[in-house]
Amino acid sequence: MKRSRVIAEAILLAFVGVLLPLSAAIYAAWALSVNTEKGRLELVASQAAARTHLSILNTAAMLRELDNQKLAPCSDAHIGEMRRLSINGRMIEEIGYIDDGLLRCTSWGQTTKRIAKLPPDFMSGDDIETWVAVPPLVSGADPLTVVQVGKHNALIDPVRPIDLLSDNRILVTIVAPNGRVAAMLNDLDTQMALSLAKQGKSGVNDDYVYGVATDAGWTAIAVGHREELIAQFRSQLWVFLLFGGFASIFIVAMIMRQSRKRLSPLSELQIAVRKREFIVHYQPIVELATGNCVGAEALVRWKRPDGSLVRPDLFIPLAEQSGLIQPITDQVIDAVARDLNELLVQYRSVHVTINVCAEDIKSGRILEAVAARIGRTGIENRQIWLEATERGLLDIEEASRTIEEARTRGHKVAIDDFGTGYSSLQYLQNLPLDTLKIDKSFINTINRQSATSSVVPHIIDMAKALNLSVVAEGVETVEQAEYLIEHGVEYGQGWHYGKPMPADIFIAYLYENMKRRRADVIPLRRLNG
Ligand SMILES: Nc1nc2c(ncn2[C@@H]2O[C@@H]3COP(=O)(O)O[C@H]4[C@@H](O)[C@H](n5cnc6c(=O)[nH]c(N)nc65)O[C@@H]4COP(=O)(O)O[C@H]3[C@H]2O)c(=O)[nH]1
Repeated sequence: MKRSRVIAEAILLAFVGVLLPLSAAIYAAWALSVNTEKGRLELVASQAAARTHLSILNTAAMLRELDNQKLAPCSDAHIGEMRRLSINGRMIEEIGYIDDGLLRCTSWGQTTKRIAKLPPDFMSGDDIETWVAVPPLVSGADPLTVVQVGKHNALIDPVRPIDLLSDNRILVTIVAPNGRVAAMLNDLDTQMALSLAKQGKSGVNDDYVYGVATDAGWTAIAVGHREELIAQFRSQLWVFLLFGGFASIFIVAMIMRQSRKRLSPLSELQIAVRKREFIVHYQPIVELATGNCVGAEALVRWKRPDGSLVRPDLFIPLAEQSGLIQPITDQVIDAVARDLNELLVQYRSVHVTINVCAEDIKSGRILEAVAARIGRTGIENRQIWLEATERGLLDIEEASRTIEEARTRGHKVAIDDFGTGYSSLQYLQNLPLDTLKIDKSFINTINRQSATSSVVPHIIDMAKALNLSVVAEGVETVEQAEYLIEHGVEYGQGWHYGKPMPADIFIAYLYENMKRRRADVIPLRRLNG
């Protein structure tokens, strides 16, 4: 995955990581404010409904008791008792005695008003007739509630039971069981009150927050202004934002940590292995005396998604440390089988050298890896050479076992970068190798006055003594090539013959090389013939 994509993803996630907790904090502060305010208003509403109902029951009980006293109707004692009760009852405006359609007397004295008795609006109990919103006889006063038990009735101010419940910032409306507004404290629009009562649910709208409660058919609506809700929300918001801010910082820190991990060289390499981003370039190996190409070394390249190539010395050490070298080696073998199958079937004398890591030589895993991938092609085992560095052969017993088995299967085995490690003649003697590759650092010294220039002939002699074929690596000049030929080195590899190249270019190179070879041979035959 591209670095820029990882960074873009991290920025996007961090943005969401900041936005999400902060919006959650704002939402939580708002939800809590609404719930708190709704709860407060619901409490006011439920108390208002309960008190209204209770005021009816209490009044009815008092009238029942008055009825039961059997005082002589409209006697001084009767009127006196009615007056005492209406003075003591905080919400009672007046008590009256009705007989035969006539209001005979009230708590204020004798009267003979004819009352047109209408059916009650509703019954508040078996014997409690109730009327609401009755306009008072004295104009200008608020509508009253009338309660009648037997021959006595009482006029109640419906606001009294609820007026101590709230300050003037809360509007309380009482809707009677018959659906009419019975009382209003701090005026609210009647239509709105009725519609809220009909909804029967607490809530919030563009202008108000409201709590709704019912008791014995009485519905109370307590309404608060939205500004108060907003003021409460503002005061709570800071606390929530503090928590939201901490959560954002935590999330962003986690995202940064995760992204840094993803951007680490190791995880980049892991992703590359998973996405099979490794390709192989091939460097020709030639017979020095003739210039004939006899094979190639498979050299891995990491092809990044942007098309750029990463050199193996930049990632092979990390791959070896982390164990990723094995899946990379497998991808190299896959590439060889894919790229050169046809060519290797056509030219049986041509081989490909594959670099093998120390662990694979030690465990012998490489043999199965090659068998599994080459077995299904037409490539023969003798066309696949295995190349291990001196370091890879340090564990001499296990290395010997793997090399023996490789040779039994038909592979050839070479020691790479010879001379740069700890190898000695005795060490080499104990390994059943086929080929020795002289490291390019020694080839560089040929024909130069350097301290190590005398080492090359010794290495060549040692290889001859052990019956090993020799490949010189890093041949860059004609002089080096001539020197090597003079000293009996058979094979060479280096920029003088060809740099590592993509498969298609190598195939073209080999065809060209083969053509040239045939062209050289035909005149010879003619000469002889
Ligand atoms: N200056 C100069 N350089 C020349 C010349 N001729 C060849 N070279 C370079 O020398 C290296 C030869 O490969 P090596 O010694 O096996 O050294 C290889 C090998 O040890 C390792 N490597 C490459 N592919 C693989 C692989 O598939 N598996 C493992 N385990 N290691 C690999 O990475 C090393 C570096 O590979 P490269 O960068 O491809 O470098 C290659 C090649 O490009 C020349 O004339 N002049």
